Amino acid sequence: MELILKYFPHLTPLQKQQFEQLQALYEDWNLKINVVSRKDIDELYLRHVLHSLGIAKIQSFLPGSRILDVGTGGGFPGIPLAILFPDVKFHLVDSIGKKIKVVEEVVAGLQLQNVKTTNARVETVSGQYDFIVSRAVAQMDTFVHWVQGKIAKKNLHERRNGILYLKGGDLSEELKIYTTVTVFPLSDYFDEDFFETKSVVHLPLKYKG
Ligand SMILES: C[S@@+](CC[C@H](N)C(=O)[O-])C[C@H]1O[C@@H](n2cnc3c(N)ncnc32)[C@H](O)[C@@H]1O
Repeated sequence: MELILKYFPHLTPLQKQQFEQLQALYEDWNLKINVVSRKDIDELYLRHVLHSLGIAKIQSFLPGSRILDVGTGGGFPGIPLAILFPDVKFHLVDSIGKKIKVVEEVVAGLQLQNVKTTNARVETVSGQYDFIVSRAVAQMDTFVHWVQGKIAKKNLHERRNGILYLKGGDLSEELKIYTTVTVFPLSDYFDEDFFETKSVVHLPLKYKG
């Protein structure tokens, strides 16, 4: 938890409490339905919570904006972001029902009012969003294919609407076809070794009505 406060020192008492609750909620739910590996449970705040919040270092979401988390799994990056941005509407989608069940239990445990969940493949989900966030779900070309048509027409933020994807490793091959992509290394924001090879990738996407 100190790790979160080190990089996000201005949390409200409610946010601090919600971030603190995550450890017990995930430990408890992970015993019933395994969604996070044992190693990752021991390093939940580094590998899941702080990593998810890396997106917030790149983009602060404005109140009223709408964010889709594709393939949220146990709720990453969507849940930590929903705690940090209580006035932003988050839609967390996963095709595996037991993962969404854990997400729903964590959302209920935290009493988060700004999170909607759906158990479905994202290709079947309709709606329009300012940004689409994700981690460890698909290669960029497949992902773009899935989410085209889900981008809102109006840009509320200075940064153009589109994808904010948490990626690791060498991305040059995967991203070479995208001329408008920007890669933000998380090592510019976080000191821990874990972030040495991690980035947030922003890919603006056009509205397709
Ligand atoms: C490796 S897990 C990553 C989970 C989470 N984003 C994280 O980083 O901890 C990939 C998740 O994507 C989901 N997924 C894969 N393809 C999907 C699709 N087309 N629509 C919705 N969810 C999908 C899987 O069910 C799985 O839970």
